[in-house]
Amino acid sequence: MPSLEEEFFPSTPGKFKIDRGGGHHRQFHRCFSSTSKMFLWALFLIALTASYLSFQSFVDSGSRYFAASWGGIQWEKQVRKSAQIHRGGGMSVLVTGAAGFVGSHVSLALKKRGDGVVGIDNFNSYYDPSLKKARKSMLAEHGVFVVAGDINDGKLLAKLFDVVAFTHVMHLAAQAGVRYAMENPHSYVHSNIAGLVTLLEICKSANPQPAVVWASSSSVYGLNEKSPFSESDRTDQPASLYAATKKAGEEITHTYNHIYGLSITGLRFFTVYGPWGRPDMAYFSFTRNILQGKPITVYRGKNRVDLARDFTYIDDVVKGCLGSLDTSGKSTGSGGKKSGPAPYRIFNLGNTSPVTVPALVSILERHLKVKAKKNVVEMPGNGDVPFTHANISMARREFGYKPTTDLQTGLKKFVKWYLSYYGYNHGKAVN
Ligand SMILES: O=C(O)[C@H]1O[C@H](OP(=O)(O)OP(=O)(O)OC[C@H]2O[C@@H](n3ccc(=O)[nH]c3=O)[C@H](O)[C@@H]2O)[C@H](O)[C@@H](O)[C@@H]1O
Repeated sequence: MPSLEEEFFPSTPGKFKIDRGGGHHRQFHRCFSSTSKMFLWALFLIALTASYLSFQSFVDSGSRYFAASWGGIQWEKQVRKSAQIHRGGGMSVLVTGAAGFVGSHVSLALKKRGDGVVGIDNFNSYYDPSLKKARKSMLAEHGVFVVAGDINDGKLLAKLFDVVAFTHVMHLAAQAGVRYAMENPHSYVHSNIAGLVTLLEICKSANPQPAVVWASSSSVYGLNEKSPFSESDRTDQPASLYAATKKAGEEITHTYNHIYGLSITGLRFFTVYGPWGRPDMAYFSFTRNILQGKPITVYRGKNRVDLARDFTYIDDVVKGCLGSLDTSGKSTGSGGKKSGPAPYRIFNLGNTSPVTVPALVSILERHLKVKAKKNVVEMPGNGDVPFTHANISMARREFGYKPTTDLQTGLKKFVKWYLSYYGYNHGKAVN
């Protein structure tokens, strides 16, 4: 069957062959009839294009209609209920990325201590959305409502602030992952830059303005060689686009603090791990592969030096997030105008004891009682840094941050969760 293109623009030259055998009259007649044929074809093409375009706009408006899963009396009721505060002096927090790893844990902890929490998450497919949906259900059981929507949707954010006067925003929605930035750079700009600006625009216009606490990353230290990393160290040499977008976030939030008086706290997370974690991270994918008998790739640095990370357990990070919210101080602006200086803070939230990647693998092998099939390869130039190590004295001073879970203990809890959630045979080929 000829394709549509072939129908309209036949590639067989014979089909449009001009009859050279006849006289002028015949040639003129043929020419005239082919011109009128062309005219008809052109008309047909125009009609086809027009109907295609109107169909497209129908599909667009249709998808807009279907995507608008928010709004309405029932929806507003759910949002209000979820935002209700159940303790004296409590806060009402909008948590972005609430169906994510850190977001779901922070939402739950806030709710459990009596704060009001409303979540928002776009449930994208960077990793298995069913895990995000499971986190959402877990939160729903505890009375936290997670709105399905993107932080780039200013209308939705404005609506949420219309319905609830949030005192705080815990901004954890982001395109995470260091190495994926080489595959899909624009997703980092979309979420970590454009989405951040949309959110800050809404926050600065809100009345009252909320205090904003948000997730930066240890990756902003990039090629910094001074160890441990202190907040005052250089962060102008990012090694990945991911790190660059997080660093940009620190600068962008600074301008909103400076111009509009938004209270800002940026948290530099150090490789957070634990139950309900992110399947794209090494500890998670190693666990899956080890259990499935598949090989794992262990990167090694230059001169055969092992890579190391200051792996930080989720419960410690949650305490750091709550401590930051509790001490954030108030935004000073109203009606989009600053009326005095507001706090601008940045803290490391790490564990202060780096562990090498091979040591991480050994701990997993012990907990899983399975030997890993390791492929050790030199670290490709993919944005990774050789090591991370946090100095946490600032967070300790400001809100008593003190991590208490070492990697051995934290991974034990992770493995226990993993096996209860997926079972031993998850993804294994059945013979
Ligand atoms: O805290 C941070 O700043 C960052 O921590 C993690 O990034 P990363 O430390 O690279 O965490 P993993 O992807 O779990 O990698 C951990 C270590 O395992 C290594 N790795 C990773 C994957 C793999 O297949 N093999 C391997 O050896 C990496 O090179 C790295 O040294 C998160 O993915 C980032 O979103 C976060 O911002």
